[in-house]
Amino acid sequence: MPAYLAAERAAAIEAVERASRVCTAVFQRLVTEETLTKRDKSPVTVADFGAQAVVNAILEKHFPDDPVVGEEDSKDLQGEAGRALCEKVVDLVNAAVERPMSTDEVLRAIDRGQYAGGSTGRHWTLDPIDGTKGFLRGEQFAVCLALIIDGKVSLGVVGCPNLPFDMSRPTEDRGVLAVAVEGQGAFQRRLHADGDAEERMHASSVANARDASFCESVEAGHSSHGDSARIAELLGITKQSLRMDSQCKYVAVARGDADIYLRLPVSSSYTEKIWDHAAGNIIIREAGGRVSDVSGEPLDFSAGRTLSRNKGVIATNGRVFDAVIAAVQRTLGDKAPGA
Ligand SMILES: Nc1ncnc2c1ncn2[C@@H]1O[C@H](COP(=O)(O)O)[C@@H](O)[C@H]1OP(=O)(O)O
Ligand SMILES: [Mg+2]
Ligand SMILES: [Mg+2]
Ligand SMILES: [Mg+2]
Repeated sequence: MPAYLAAERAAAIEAVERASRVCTAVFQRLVTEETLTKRDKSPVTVADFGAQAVVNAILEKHFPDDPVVGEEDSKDLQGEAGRALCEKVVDLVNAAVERPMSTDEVLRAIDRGQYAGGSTGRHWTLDPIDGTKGFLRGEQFAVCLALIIDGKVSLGVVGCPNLPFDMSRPTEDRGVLAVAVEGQGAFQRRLHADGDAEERMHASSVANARDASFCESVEAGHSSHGDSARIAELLGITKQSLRMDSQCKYVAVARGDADIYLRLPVSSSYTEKIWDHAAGNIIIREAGGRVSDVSGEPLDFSAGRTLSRNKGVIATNGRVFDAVIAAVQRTLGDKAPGA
């Protein structure tokens, strides 16, 4: 008998690999010195839409009844104003899929991501490019896809085209795909590898928070760096943080490159989105780690498109979880929310 969710796992890997190729192709063709100095974000926009269309088309082929909660919608590609961008996206998608897709089919594929989410049945959640700033810098970004069943994340795949397979050799062998299914463990494989070779991932065995290290956002606007410095002080952490963009941070903690990923609220109004955390969540849990919000409560993926019942995210190797939550509570408790 095939393993639980074997067909979903294979389709999700195929979808994330194809979307990762789309992103890498866009980076090579469209990101230039000029776009960077002008802070031109159009290349990442093309890649975002292209990757969402490719993943949704593959999901529809394999699981036509499954709805999708995707980050993007086709609004900006519609009408005269969107025509030039739309043409670029359609060309890009057609270079990546087996059967040619018309403009309408591409737009419809993107808009298969409009589902509202919720607590019953199956739905996928997709972040076609997570870490747009990392993508534009040629650093870390990820294509993230997860399957949620009755409000629980059951499968997650994170494609990391620029992540080294082994952090001790940071300049070689880049391109990792991390995958986890409920109850089956977390694995990494080489993105675009010929075979199906996979290596099991384990979160670190660091038991004393003093010996731990953080993995944090590059962008201070996505997680409060000031609060994390205070938390490090309380825990006696002296090791330098590993800084990177995107859900690659979850993969880094899942395989022991770092021990703690903090995403501390920067404002009381920002609500985290399910596609930013679903795949990483199961990968951490299946690697032996533990994830919660800043109160120590599990993330609730059944509330719709956002994590509206949670504030912030703390991912740890498991062993240091209680100490980290205590330090987070002390730090955030000392000030007004979002201050
Ligand atoms: N104000 C914000 N607070 C937290 N996360 C944000 C905010 N704005 C965007 N994001 C999302 O944070 C993630 C990247 O943050 P980081 O790389 O620091 O972890 C992305 O998912 C990004 O969306 P996007 O998917 O559009 O890149
Ligand atoms: Mg994102
Ligand atoms: Mg995104
Ligand atoms: Mg975005």
